[in-house]
Amino acid sequence: MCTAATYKTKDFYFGRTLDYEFSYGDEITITPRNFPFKFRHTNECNSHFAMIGMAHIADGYPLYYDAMNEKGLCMAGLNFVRNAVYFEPKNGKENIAQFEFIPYILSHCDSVLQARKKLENLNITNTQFSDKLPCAQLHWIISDKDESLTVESTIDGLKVYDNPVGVLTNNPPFDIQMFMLNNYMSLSPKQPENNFGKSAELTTYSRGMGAIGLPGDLSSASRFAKVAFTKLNSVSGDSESESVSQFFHILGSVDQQRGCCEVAEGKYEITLYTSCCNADKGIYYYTTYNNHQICAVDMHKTDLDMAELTAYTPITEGKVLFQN
Ligand SMILES: C[C@H](CCC(=O)NCCS(=O)(=O)O)[C@H]1CC[C@H]2[C@@H]3CC[C@@H]4C[C@H](O)CC[C@]4(C)[C@H]3C[C@H](O)[C@]12C
Repeated sequence: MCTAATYKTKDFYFGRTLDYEFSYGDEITITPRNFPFKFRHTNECNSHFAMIGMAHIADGYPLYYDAMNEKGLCMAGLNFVRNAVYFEPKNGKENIAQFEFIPYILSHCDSVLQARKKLENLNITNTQFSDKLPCAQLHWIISDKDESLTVESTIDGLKVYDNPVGVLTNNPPFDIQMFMLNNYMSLSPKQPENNFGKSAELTTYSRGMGAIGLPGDLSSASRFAKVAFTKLNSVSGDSESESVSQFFHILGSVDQQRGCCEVAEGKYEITLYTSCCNADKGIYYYTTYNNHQICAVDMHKTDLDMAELTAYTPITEGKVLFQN
């Protein structure tokens, strides 16, 4: 499972958890403006917006899981198993292979508005990156400081939804996730009133009772409701450290601990990493399962006019800061 969320204070923040039982080997990867993108079915692009994000680099190509560009446009791919359908290239369409979708949108678009235009004529194709890497079944969230979209390629074609809550998890399809939020409309960060029935004398015996009924399990639908509630009610200072700290708490609300989600005999899905992009400053923050220290890579500290990728191996070991 995975969860993505947005958050706005003075700056705009975007990130995701990546939950899985193994890592593909990923690196924080900066693609500078002159890295040649040779798209499989459409014109190559040798000069474009620079981007930074988590990617598996294969044959020198950045296979991004989540990234932002220098204009503050952000995007993440999350599993959408059994619902994602990609097509053969179609005449008259802009044909983009599934693994090219993030690089293509972030290369060309400076906002969700521009991405929306590109999506009007786009066809996500089932072209594999290689024999070894078959298509992942994904759906995507595309966000900037003003709005978010969800993009789903299904048997019915490409669907583009406004995403007013700025969160995404996995199945079911996005419109159903949004509908199910109706079930939680009476939840509140405030203590509840007794609306139960006339003769029942009920009291609030604990703090935090306004959100009783908010699910806490790890299913995708439950994480959607949990993270949406957490994000929509989030309060923090607007400094960089307070905002980043709060952002990791929002995604921390749907963190997966080893042991709680068994996917095969003795195999557990865990939150391999959590990311937080400051989309205004071009800083990619992250933590990993065993490293709770927030680490960061700043895209503007590299030369963005180069043609070669820069990649940083995630720091996966945490240190305890002894005070005595
Ligand atoms: C496994 C991850 C989703 C985690 C998740 O959601 N787990 C819950 C399972 S479930 O929802 O409960 O069933 C996804 C998210 C992004 C993916 C990469 C995208 C680029 C590239 C695309 C190529 O085509 C194939 C290789 C490739 C490197 C992909 C590998 C893998 O697929 C990645 C990491």
